[in-house]
Amino acid sequence: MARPKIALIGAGQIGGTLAHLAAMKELGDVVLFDIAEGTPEGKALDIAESGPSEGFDASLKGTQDYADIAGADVCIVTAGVPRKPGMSRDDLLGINLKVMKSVGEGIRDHAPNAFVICITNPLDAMVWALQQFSGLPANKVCGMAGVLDSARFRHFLAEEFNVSMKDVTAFVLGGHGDTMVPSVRYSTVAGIPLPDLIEMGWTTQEKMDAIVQRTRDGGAEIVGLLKTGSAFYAPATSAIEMAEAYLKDQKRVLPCAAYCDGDLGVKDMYVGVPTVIGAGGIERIVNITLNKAEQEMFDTSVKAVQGLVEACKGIDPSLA
Ligand SMILES: NC(=O)C1=CN([C@@H]2O[C@H](COP(=O)(O)OP(=O)(O)OC[C@H]3O[C@@H](n4cnc5c(N)ncnc54)[C@H](O)[C@@H]3O)[C@@H](O)[C@H]2O)C=CC1
Ligand SMILES: O=C([O-])CC(=O)C(=O)O
Repeated sequence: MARPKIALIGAGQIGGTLAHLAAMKELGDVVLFDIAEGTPEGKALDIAESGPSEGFDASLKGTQDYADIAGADVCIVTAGVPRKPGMSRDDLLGINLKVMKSVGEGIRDHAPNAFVICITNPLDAMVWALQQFSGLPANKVCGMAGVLDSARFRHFLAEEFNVSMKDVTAFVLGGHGDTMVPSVRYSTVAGIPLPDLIEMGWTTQEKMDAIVQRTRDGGAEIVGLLKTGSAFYAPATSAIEMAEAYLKDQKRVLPCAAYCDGDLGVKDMYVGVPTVIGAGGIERIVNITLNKAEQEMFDTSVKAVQGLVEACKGIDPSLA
């Protein structure tokens, strides 16, 4: 059987890391697309030349031609611009919206059967626009953010409790912005909810509040340290987890930006919710119930995403 085909639209920091991970995990053959001449070709060749030492079988190709993504099983989109210190993700909206138009049309024309994972920021509005521009079914277009934000939350919790991060589960819901909602109640250490661990004296409410805030600021913390761009190792790893769930029909329960049609009370928009990812794409949204305080935070986050979607419609009337 032929190997799956993975198209990476954008061959920058995340795109290159995605290509390396996909090859090392032998998820399939990789096509790296970018408008910057030489960048995708150079990264594809460099990674291919790591194959003999690493021992993976995967072909890698760099291109500026959308025809080369034809028949892709998965497309992961990182094309666009990252933020620099002092900027918010929302400041990228105007420039990255134009990129989503050309990428959406490229996928529509050459890889209409792909499972599409958008990473470009501001994430929830960009995945919405990408779905509109591509016209692909909503269950085949989703956004990566919740897996990354939850991984950050899990990392901070594992450090605080001095336990293996393998035993820490966490969910971050809502939009991938300052208003995201790390859910303390639905996060656990080996099944024990975090509020119980506070009661047991493993940590304090103050420390938990600080971890929640650090999770919300997780992207900005890295932007502040790197100064030239944003995080790329953990974002790429998170998207690969989602791609693998689709390619191997794993039915993973992962938080991601999915199209909600009444789910968690959200109508006709993309926002971060728990989903099941398998061979059918986004096969299901897990309609968890939120308590009053969680619902208020979630509503605030949804409203922020709604504002960005309205801004997209204002910039590009074809979206209205
Ligand atoms: N959703 C999330 O959790 C995260 C999102 N991001 C976002 O991911 C995006 C990519 O980040 P990086 O890879 O670090 O940026 P980067 O600048 O290293 O790479 C972006 C690439 O996109 C290419 N590009 C620009 N316009 C294009 C077009 N029209 N068609 C094809 N390629 C085009 C550029 O030439 C560049 O190589 C940014 O918008 C960033 O904010 C970053 C981290 C996490
Ligand atoms: O913060 C940024 O600009 C990049 C991003 O979305 C993240 O790392 O969470």
